[in-house]
Amino acid sequence: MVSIDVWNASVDFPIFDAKSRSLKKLALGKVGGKIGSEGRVPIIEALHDISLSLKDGDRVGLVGHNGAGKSTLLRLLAGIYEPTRGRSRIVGKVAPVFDLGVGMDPEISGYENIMIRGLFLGMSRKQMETRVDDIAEFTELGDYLQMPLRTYSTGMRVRLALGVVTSINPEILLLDEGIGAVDAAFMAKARDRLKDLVARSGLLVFANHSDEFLAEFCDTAIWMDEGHVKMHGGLREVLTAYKGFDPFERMHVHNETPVLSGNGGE
Ligand SMILES: Nc1ncnc2c1ncn2[C@@H]1O[C@H](COP(=O)(O)OP(=O)(O)OP(=O)(O)O)[C@@H](O)[C@H]1O
Repeated sequence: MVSIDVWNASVDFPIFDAKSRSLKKLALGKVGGKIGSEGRVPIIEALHDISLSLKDGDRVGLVGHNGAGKSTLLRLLAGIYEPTRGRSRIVGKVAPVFDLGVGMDPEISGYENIMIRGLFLGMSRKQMETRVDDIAEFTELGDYLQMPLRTYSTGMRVRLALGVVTSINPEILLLDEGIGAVDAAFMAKARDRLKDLVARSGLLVFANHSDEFLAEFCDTAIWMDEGHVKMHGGLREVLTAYKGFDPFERMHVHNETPVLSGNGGE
């Protein structure tokens, strides 16, 4: 059974090369975690006193303004960051999908990158060997798969990365924004694969600014604000409190998939 528990966890970043004059200006801004400067080294409190208990089957959207702590929380949940104070316990294999390009090598071929990226996401070589043909077909990259990755356009790289990401079997799937940033035509094709991926994941936490994406993949949400969990509850309830209106009222349902009728996201 997979689970993530976090008890009163904080994550601080000491900034050794900060300039004190510019820090004063920054402290007046609305964006980002709190900057403390009582000691000699300024400290950014990216997460403050977080307590969470997530379990198998949870589908959690992560919302909040820029710098609110979403990415830092995902890294804490992945075990990439240890809490500075407090405790965390992660049970299960984590697939952190924070940056589609991470783990890709520009000098090796598309095929080789499929293998490397799969291993990076916790798959075995054998598992990847059985998936490589399916991934290749999905990407529609044809002979390019034998060429070094540096010859690919940005969109071609995204196709390759999405092909691999959507082929894995994650126990705990942590997705950061980037995944929504592919061109619309390819996204339409990737959508079903993404849905299957989420369906076979044990636990999902998905940071995204698009209501449409959140409604499609999540049923609960966490609203981060200045490094705190401001609200944790049902998706609709949290989005309504965060946005100041109910975004679900503007959605209509297509094939059981809620779709935003206006512009998606913020
Ligand atoms: N490696 C780091 N070193 C220092 N400060 C950091 C680091 N990573 C994040 N922070 C700080 O932690 C706070 C939270 O940042 P985080 O990236 O988690 O926010 P976010 O909610 O993901 O923002 P966005 O929506 O803009 O991606 C910010 O104040 C940021 O400046």
